[in-house]
Amino acid sequence: MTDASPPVRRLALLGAGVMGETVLSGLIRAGWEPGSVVATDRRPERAAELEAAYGITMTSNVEAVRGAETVLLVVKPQDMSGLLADIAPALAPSTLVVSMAAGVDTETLEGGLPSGQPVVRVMPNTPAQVDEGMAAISAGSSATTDHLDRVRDILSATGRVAVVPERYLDAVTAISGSGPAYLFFVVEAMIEAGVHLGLPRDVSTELVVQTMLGSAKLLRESGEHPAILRERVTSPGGTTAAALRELEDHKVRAAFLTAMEAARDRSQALAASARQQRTGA
Ligand SMILES: NC(=O)C1=CN([C@@H]2O[C@H](COP(=O)(O)OP(=O)(O)OC[C@H]3O[C@@H](n4cnc5c(N)ncnc54)[C@H](OP(=O)(O)O)[C@@H]3O)[C@@H](O)[C@H]2O)C=CC1
Ligand SMILES: O=C(O)[C@@H]1CCC=N1
Repeated sequence: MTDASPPVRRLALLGAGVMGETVLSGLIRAGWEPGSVVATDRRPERAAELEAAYGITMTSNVEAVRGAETVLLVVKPQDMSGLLADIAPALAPSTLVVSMAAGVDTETLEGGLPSGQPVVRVMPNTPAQVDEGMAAISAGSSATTDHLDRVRDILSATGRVAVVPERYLDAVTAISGSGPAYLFFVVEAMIEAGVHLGLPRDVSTELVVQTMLGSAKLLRESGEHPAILRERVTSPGGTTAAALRELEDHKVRAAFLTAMEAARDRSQALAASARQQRTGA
């Protein structure tokens, strides 16, 4: 007798854009069989590109979630309610639904899914592309510690994972979710400054990128407070003190605070509009 039931797909990844491909490529690097992952995207040319790059099957959202142990939602917050409506009827009750969307809270996700569906919300970041990601995860009302462990296993292939209360996730989004963009912005500004000071662009780029990498490594490996490490660079009456004074005069520290408040507020606004989309209010 042949077994006509479909093979168990361990993971269905819906929305294979920047963050979706980041997770997908990490799983393949970590040794996941391409046959254990299916993915979807709206654009056929994008689907063909990912099929060729990773040897996975690209399919429709409804097909992808059938038989999946875990469904990973990696679409923009604005696309979430439509996606939930599409997949809800095809989900098995035991399937774990994991969302990476900024702002969309577990209550809203659960509201768009069958009652009792386990849900975990994640805020990842793009350094997962080089296995140095930072992700924070929070359980929805029906998710167990086993579900959290499963998500931790998936994400720890590409970096660190912290379990946090969901009320922290808007702040997490502002700090580590969006964080790589602020650091790239600083790097960009320093490279331009080097060019302004007369350095060839390639030399300036190498100096800045290695300084960023070395400083991050020093912070991690020394375990010292950043203020201590900064003081060690700052000779009395020297060059660093002259530069830091300009940064303080230009209120760069205060600008970081207001920038991250703005990111937190935006995450909360996305949450409100996702709630509104769901309830139609
Ligand atoms: N980029 C980042 O650094 C981070 C992103 N996130 C979160 O990840 C999510 C995705 O972001 P990101 O990858 O940057 O965005 P992208 O736009 O790059 O990726 C989203 C992908 O999903 C596709 N898509 C949209 N709707 C559907 C659907 N119904 N079915 C299948 N595919 C669909 C989009 O197609 P199309 O191009 O046609 O719209 C697009 O390819 C967001 O919710 C974001 O908040 C979280 C942390 C960090
Ligand atoms: O900018 C955004 O909305 C997403 C969430 C965190 C990083 N990128």
